Amino acid sequence: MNQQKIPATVITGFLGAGKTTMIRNLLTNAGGKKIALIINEFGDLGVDGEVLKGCGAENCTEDDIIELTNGCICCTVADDFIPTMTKLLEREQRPDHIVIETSGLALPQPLVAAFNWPDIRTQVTVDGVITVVDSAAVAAGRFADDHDAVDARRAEDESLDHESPIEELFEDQLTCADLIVLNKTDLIDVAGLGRVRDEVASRTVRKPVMIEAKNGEVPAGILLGLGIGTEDDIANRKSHHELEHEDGVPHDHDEFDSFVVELGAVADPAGFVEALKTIISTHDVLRLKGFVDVSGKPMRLQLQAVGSRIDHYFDRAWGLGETRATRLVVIGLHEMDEGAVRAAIEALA
Ligand SMILES: Nc1nc2c(ncn2[C@@H]2O[C@H](COP(=O)(O)OP(=O)(O)OP(=O)(O)O)[C@@H](O)[C@H]2O)c(=O)[nH]1
Repeated sequence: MNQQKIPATVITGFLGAGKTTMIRNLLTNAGGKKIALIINEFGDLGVDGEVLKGCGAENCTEDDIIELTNGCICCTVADDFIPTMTKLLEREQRPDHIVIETSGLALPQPLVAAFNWPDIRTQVTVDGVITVVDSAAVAAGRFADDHDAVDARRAEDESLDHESPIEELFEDQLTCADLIVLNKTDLIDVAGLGRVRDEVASRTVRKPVMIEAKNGEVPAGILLGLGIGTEDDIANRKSHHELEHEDGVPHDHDEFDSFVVELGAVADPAGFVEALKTIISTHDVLRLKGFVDVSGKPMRLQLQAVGSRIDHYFDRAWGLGETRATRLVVIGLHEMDEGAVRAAIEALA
């Protein structure tokens, strides 16, 4: 078989950075390229898949969108990712390009390393790793730990050598990047953006190209066709975990938790959103997203919260025979009080 390798673009970035928004935009301006999309999400509610299937792009139909839902892709490479790729490559009509959206909590390194597996390596190559950054969150210091506090904790307990899990993950995703998209530029001013650039640059030694974007609007010609072959350079992009556990201790996501809250119809969506903002900031919820059944409305309300910033809009009509319900996935650090968050949200319906 003498086929050209299919390029695969890995799109990573922390929870809510704008990966799905950027991919949605990409699908609508990818020209005639037939794209297969592999989507991985943290939490048991396929919101990203729903959003992307809903965009109706002809070059990427519902059949071409594959959801990997058994946990973060970096931990399920052998069981989930490799079999999915193998099946995709056996299709009669192979895609021109594969786009993979990792969960916001995934380390891209194990995924890129999987492209060196014998069955995959001969058929696919990593075109490039693109890391999407929420510039507003960086400007607000969400990825900067309080270093004085960490130093104080370390002085008390020498075995503590970790930065915060969020900060580590942020750096690991930057370390693996071939291209960094500083997204959400509409939410900060020019001086703030300059500081974000400096902060991002200071957290990766490899210094990949950075571009700025609003709503993930980046031409397909920039995102696709980088031609890097990242799998050959994976040794230069080690994650904190790999550097600390060269002996192969498995990486996990114990620091983070997610759960789904299901409730009935909501009568006052504006009041619901305001109340959610309070719950999110009281309990340090990192990400909340899902769909809301608004009483008396034929349309479904999509709700997307990143920190306490909430976007919401009616995305489509409820289908005939579809069970109307409000379902929200909540993601936070392990310390988040699930019982209290659940009770507070359930009390709103
Ligand atoms: N103001 C603003 N909002 C944005 C921008 N890009 C994305 N968003 C919003 O940010 C929220 C999260 O965007 P997503 O594209 O779902 O982020 P994601 O990285 O796919 O999120 P996860 O998959 O949950 O990690 C949504 O409400 C988007 O509409 C931007 O450039 N500016």
